[in-house]
Amino acid sequence: MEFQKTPGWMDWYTGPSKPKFKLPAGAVDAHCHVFGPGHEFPYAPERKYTPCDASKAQLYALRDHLGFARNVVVQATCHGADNRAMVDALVSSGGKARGVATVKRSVTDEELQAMHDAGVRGVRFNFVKRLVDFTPKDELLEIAKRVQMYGWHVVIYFEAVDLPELWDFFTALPTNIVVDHMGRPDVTKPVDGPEFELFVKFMREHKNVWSKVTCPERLSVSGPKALNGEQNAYQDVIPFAKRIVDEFPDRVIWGTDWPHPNLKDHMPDDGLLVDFIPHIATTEEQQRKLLVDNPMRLYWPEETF
Ligand SMILES: O=C(O)/C=C(\C=C(/O)C(=O)O)C(=O)O
Repeated sequence: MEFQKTPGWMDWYTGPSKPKFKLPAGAVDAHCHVFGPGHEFPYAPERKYTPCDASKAQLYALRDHLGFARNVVVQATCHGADNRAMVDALVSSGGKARGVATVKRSVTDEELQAMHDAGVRGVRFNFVKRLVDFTPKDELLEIAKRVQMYGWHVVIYFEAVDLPELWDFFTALPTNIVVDHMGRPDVTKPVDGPEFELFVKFMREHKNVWSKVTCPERLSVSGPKALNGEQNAYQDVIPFAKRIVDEFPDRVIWGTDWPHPNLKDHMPDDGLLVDFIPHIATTEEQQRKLLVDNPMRLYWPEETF
């Protein structure tokens, strides 16, 4: 079955540079996806976009090129609740990949157990309206209570403006919570302004809340260009991500977000994204926690002590 990419789709960057920043041994790319390939793993009928294919082999080649040791493969919305492509990537990784699935309340205990056996360790609740249709909160809470039995956590993806309305639901979740991309702050607003202060309050008051300090390429208005040494790539995102790393060094993780769905104005060189890390995690200890200790505790707890 042939799938036509969404008009204007930007394919992932084919010639990533070697990062200048040397990742610590055992580093985990804790947020990435696989897309299809569509002829083997068809895209979901309910999807809001149709991507290019982006295979497990290409993901793992990028892992090795950048210097990561492991991946956390997050179910992409273009596959809906059909987790086969993501699970196939986990099973093919030789134990080097864990996953985050999307499930409906109709998922059976046998299906959850099979996903757990394959390496799934979380479910994703997506509230970004351009990506998914609404799911009733009672269904999501029921799913969270069921997956708690497997020790899984809940990954949440939302827009910062929606946090006030979602606050009560999020703070009632019984599991660990991992926030995608810091809850997508508007980086044109002050880092100590009311919008981001609410997100910091969310993490400060709820010790079960973690954040991915990821996707400067999605959040930045200043863009990818470092202007004659006076400005770093994605300069305007640095204060937000650095604040979260500085205040919550034990509850942050990082990922490439390869193959970068739905970007409109540029496609980042993944090697340069890795070089962004030392600007937000400025000490070796912060870098080790962000890239190794924290993702290992969350996704490979049996290997940590
Ligand atoms: O890849 C991301 O984390 C961000 C996006 C897409 C998805 O997460 C997805 O489709 O599952 C987005 O902002 O479009």
